[in-house]
Amino acid sequence: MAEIIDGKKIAEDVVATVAATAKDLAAHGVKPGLAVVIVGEDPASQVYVASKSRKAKECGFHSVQHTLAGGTSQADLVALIEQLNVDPAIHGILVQLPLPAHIDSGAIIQTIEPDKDVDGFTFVNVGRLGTGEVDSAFVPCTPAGSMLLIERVRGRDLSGLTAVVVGRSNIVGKPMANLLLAANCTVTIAHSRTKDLPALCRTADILVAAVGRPEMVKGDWVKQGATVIDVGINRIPAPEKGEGKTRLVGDVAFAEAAENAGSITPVPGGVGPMTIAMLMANTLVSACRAAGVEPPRF
Ligand SMILES: Nc1nc2c(c(=O)[nH]1)N[C@@H](CN(C=O)c1ccc(C(=O)N[C@@H](CCC(=O)O)C(=O)O)cc1)CN2
Repeated sequence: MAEIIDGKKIAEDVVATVAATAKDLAAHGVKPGLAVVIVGEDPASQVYVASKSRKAKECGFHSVQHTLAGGTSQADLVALIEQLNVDPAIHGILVQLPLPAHIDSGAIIQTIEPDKDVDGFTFVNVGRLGTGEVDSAFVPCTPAGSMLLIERVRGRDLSGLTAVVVGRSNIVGKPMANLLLAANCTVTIAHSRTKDLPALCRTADILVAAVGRPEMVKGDWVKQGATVIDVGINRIPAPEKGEGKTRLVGDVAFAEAAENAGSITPVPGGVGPMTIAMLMANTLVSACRAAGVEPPRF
């Protein structure tokens, strides 16, 4: 039976380090500042944003939340970001995704000052990561957190190991593949057009599932002893819990996969909590850079 990788606990460790370093930064006259921007009333986004603002306060940050109406114009959103870009009290800016359909998300993201882009989505940070400048990049929080979980079970150097990342999104799949490559893994990105996906997955020492399809990765897709990182967060009907009830599942059929895996992340309690912890870590790093202080290594 696989080792269950406790993302909740590891996230708490990260947050504790962030909070302790934030306290030390006060001696340099710097308080890390995080601005979280949400547009509209998507219920899941509201939960995530509230959780980010709460965690930032727990870390001792200056935490600001901008809640904008769903009908906010692109120009007004750009104006807010430009204001935050030059606000010296703000070290990290995050625009919660998805944005309403009338807003051009790509353009909004590129408005963020790269040195405050704690989501790691701007071209500058994508480019830094893509060219192996991992230490100077802000790395997107979900892959950064997933990588930390992998390091806890496999160490920092993944030389000789084979990884398959299922999913090619800009937010998870591509940066995840770059991080694994930077750790010397041999990496394949698989997607909807990949032929014989089960066979490819069976070659992976490290298997990352980030497709957004409930329990798509089956137990017999998992190589004996592999590390399985499940990035999926899917809410599915759970009639066994009562009418209209739902439950969360990942992109991996957990019970089956755990029979073959050496280690595996659960959903909930795996990658999800790491996403918010790494946002705190990135904001702290940004504040350390502003203060000329060496940030901790997570
Ligand atoms: N600007 C961004 N937008 C979005 C990001 C992001 O990294 N930056 N990621 C996702 C959502 N997300 C954070 O924003 C996020 C998703 C899930 C969790 C989490 O802790 N999940 C829990 C389960 C929560 C539940 O019960 O629903 C878990 O997996 O244990 C945190 C953050 C999209 N948008």
